[in-house]
Amino acid sequence: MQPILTASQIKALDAYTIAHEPIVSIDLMERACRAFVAWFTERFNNSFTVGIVCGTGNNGGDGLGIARLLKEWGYPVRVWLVKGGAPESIDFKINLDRLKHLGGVQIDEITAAPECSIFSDEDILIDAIFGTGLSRPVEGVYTDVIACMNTARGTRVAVDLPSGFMADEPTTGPSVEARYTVSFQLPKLAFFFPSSFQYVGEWAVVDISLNKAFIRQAQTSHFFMDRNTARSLLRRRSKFDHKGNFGHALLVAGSLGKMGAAVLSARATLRSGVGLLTVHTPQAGISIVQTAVPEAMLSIDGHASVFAGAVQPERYTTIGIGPGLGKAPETVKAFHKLLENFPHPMVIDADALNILGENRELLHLVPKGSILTPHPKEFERLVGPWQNDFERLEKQKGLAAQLQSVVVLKGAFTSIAAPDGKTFFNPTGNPGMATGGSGDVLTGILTGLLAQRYDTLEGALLGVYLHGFAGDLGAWEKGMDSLIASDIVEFLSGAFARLGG
Ligand SMILES: NC(=O)C1=CN([C@@H]2O[C@H](COP(=O)(O)OP(=O)(O)OC[C@H]3O[C@@H](n4cnc5c(N)ncnc54)[C@H](OP(=O)(O)O)[C@@H]3O)[C@@H](O)[C@H]2O)[C@@H](O)CC1
Ligand SMILES: Nc1ncnc2c1ncn2[C@@H]1O[C@H](COP(=O)(O)OP(=O)(O)O)[C@@H](O)[C@H]1O
Ligand SMILES: [K+]
Repeated sequence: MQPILTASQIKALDAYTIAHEPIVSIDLMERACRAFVAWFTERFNNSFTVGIVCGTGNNGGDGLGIARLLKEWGYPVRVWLVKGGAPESIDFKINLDRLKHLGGVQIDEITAAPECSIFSDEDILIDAIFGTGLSRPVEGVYTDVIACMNTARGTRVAVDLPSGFMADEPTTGPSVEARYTVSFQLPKLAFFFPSSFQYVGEWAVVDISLNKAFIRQAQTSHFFMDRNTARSLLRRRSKFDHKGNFGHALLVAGSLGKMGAAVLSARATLRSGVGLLTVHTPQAGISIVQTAVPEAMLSIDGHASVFAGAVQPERYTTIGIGPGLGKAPETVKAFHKLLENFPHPMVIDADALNILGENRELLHLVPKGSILTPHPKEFERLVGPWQNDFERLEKQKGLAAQLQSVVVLKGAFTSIAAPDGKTFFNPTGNPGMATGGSGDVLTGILTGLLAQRYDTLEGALLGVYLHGFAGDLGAWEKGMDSLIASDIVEFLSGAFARLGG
């Protein structure tokens, strides 16, 4: 699990590394430059012309070091120094001297709005104007240069952060819009937000050996989930285990015309190791569920087409509710009754969330330790609109605290907020999963894990990871475009097997 630190914590981390390794700061900068160049040379060969646009702080110092190293690798390199009032750092000056000493690289200064055609010969534009030192929106000549970079034909690659982009607060001013961002040591919080993609593009983190002990003990509530953590959460079965050890889950899902949602969830619950599964279905779903999921038992509703009746909650370890449920008045009443009668953690998704959004007086009935799995629209119905993704994150933490439950906000980098405010971003999954029914599969997985009495947070972290991993395995085999939700179920076995093996 990787902690996500703020820009000021990273500054302190740099300083701590310099003092305790010990290493002089120009050598640490050289390590950063080499890590960037290792990433760069793997992707772009030296037939590409490379323009490097540098500021005058340490980010600019990185840019100058990168220019020298790429020149040594035989790339045609050109450098622009943007001088708009930011102070010149010592390491910037050292790297400028080293570049001049190497020779053969044209270095031009920009002190006023340039003609944007200056960048037109460059296949690649490396952005090294500002990094984590940015403290306010850019102005003046910086704005002019950034505008030119954003309209240039070359592929933009940002060093550490796109210039103008804020790592820990909403970006309100102009920013470089990078195709790639190569960031040092740790991902920055804003990388995980949908609104940042326009600036950050695809991002990679390169290791520059900053002090690991400092990173481990840093105070943060944000973490990037990883495979080792998921692996450590997965429980192994033991020789004498029997189905009674793995819980009995109830799925309340599906309505006339949406029984497929129940089938997808049910299959995913079974593929996630549950001992027994019962599906509560309206009469319209009886033969569908019995045929499509023979391993599941049925609890049959008196209503022909929707969830309207009572279930016997005492029989079940957990309940997953929502996929394909609809919001009929009978369903609202039946859900209300279920919430009053079921004391254990539940998985609440889709229309069950929409019902909560429209009947907020029911929210206090959500059993503590439950998992809610909204996509952004469902989340907005629960908590109202937000101004920016930082506010969205705060609202997510707020809902988790209010309900003493885990809130899983779905999307790329699905975030998982715990009641204590800790929030985890998930690395697995791909845009091929943006297809109807993917979320129903997640509900099934989480229901299967809670039935096995996984701790709520651990189950949520593991389930979201496995869901995305299965989607990734499916996409590798079938391609993102043709991936469907059933494929995610199919590849769940591979995800479990690889993680457990
Ligand atoms: N040893 C290390 O520390 C390592 C650091 N590394 C690299 O250093 C980068 C951080 O460098 P940095 O701290 O020098 O800041 P940087 O982003 O270059 O900005 C320069 C100065 O601009 C100023 N400024 C801020 N906002 C402004 C604005 N809107 N308009 C105008 N000026 C503005 C602000 O000064 P201020 O005006 O606030 O006094 C700031 O100091 C980091 O991202 C990584 O690339 C790596 O090499 C690894 C080792
Ligand atoms: N671009 C993406 N990258 C990674 N995962 C994605 C992406 N788009 C969708 N997903 C995942 O697919 C699932 C979609 O869920 P949801 O929107 O509820 O779908 P549905 O309601 O059709 O079942 C979520 O788990 C989400 O994280
Ligand atoms: K930059």
